[in-house]
Amino acid sequence: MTDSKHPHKITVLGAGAWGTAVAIALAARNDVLLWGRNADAMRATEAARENLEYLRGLALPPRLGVTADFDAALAHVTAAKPDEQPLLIAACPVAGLRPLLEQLKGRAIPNIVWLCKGFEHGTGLLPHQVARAVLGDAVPAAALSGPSFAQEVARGLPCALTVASNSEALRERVVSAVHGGSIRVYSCDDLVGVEVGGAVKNILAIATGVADGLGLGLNARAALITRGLAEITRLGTTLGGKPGTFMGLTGIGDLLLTCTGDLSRNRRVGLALAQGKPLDTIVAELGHVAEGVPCAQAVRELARKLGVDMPITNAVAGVLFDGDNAADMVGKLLARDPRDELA
Ligand SMILES: NC(=O)c1ccc[n+]([C@@H]2O[C@H](COP(=O)([O-])OP(=O)(O)OC[C@H]3O[C@@H](n4cnc5c(N)ncnc54)[C@H](O)[C@@H]3O)[C@@H](O)[C@H]2O)c1
Ligand SMILES: O=P(O)(O)OC[C@H](O)CO
Repeated sequence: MTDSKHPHKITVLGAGAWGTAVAIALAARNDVLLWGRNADAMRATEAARENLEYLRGLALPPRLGVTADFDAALAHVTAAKPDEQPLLIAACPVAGLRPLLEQLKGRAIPNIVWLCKGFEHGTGLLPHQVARAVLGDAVPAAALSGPSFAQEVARGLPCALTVASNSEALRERVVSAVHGGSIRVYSCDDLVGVEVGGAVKNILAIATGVADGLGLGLNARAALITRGLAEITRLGTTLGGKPGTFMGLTGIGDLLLTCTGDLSRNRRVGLALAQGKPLDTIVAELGHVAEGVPCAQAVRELARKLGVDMPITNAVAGVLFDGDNAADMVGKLLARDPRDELA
């Protein structure tokens, strides 16, 4: 059993908005080291005690360590005693997960928990499948997901997350490290369901951003969210996820947040597409990852291969990659043949 009364030794690998926010939140009760790959940026973060590039205006707590030294970051957890309950967290985008895990291969890591949401571009793999491909089954592994904007978590506002893992011991350890204060953590063993919900909601947030940006109204937004949930559920259950997972925090919970919250980078991509901005410009101006963009491509290909009907995803991918007009997107969705709602 893990012991939530004692601090955990935690390393967070990746110092973007989410890695920094999670490190800030966990440092309230744990011994946390935040690693970023850009040495200049980490020096600036240390000097300002604030992540000026990705999470401006939110001070790092005095106890949070910051480094660009990968070996030191790993030693923080690999040299920990068992009662220090070490936890290694990967806070990079999906595209960075494989390269990051390759760096960990062969090292005596205690476990690995990733925070990224998406399917890997090119392979169509979910993060747990990428982790298994690189590290094998010997390292206890988990996904931590759910409705959570970095800015709110870093400010200590309330939030509920879900940890998914096949390892009960790791689920308990993540709960004991993260649950408490303003963060509530649920657990489950449905890695597929949790990861599919977290991935596909980003594509649907782009869709609702387009609809809202075009002024199509609240009815259209509710329809997109609801039919988007149907797409998540169809793909997720085909891949082996449990239907109930899509009704939980990492399904409808994160879908609602990301489709309606203006802090969402994916929703902002949709709003900008509605203004007619080119994708390259939107991505460059955002300055953060918008996972829904590469994910739309990966999910469109996967759904086609599996024979899963995902019209909203296809429409978003058409606007992003095929030059389809954003203004026509919802009209084309409405013009499709009627169908049974539960089919
Ligand atoms: N920001 C949020 O509110 C939030 C909340 C929950 C989940 N997430 C997810 O967390 C992941 C990261 O998002 P973010 O908000 O931190 O993005 P971000 O754009 O703010 O930062 C990305 C960070 O990842 C780093 N990075 C990229 N490739 C890397 C690699 N190979 N190794 C190490 N670091 C690498 C970048 O240098 C940068 O520091 C995404 O999958 C996102 O969907 C984000
Ligand atoms: O800003 P987004 O669109 O990447 O969403 C952030 C989180 O995934 C919301 O849970």
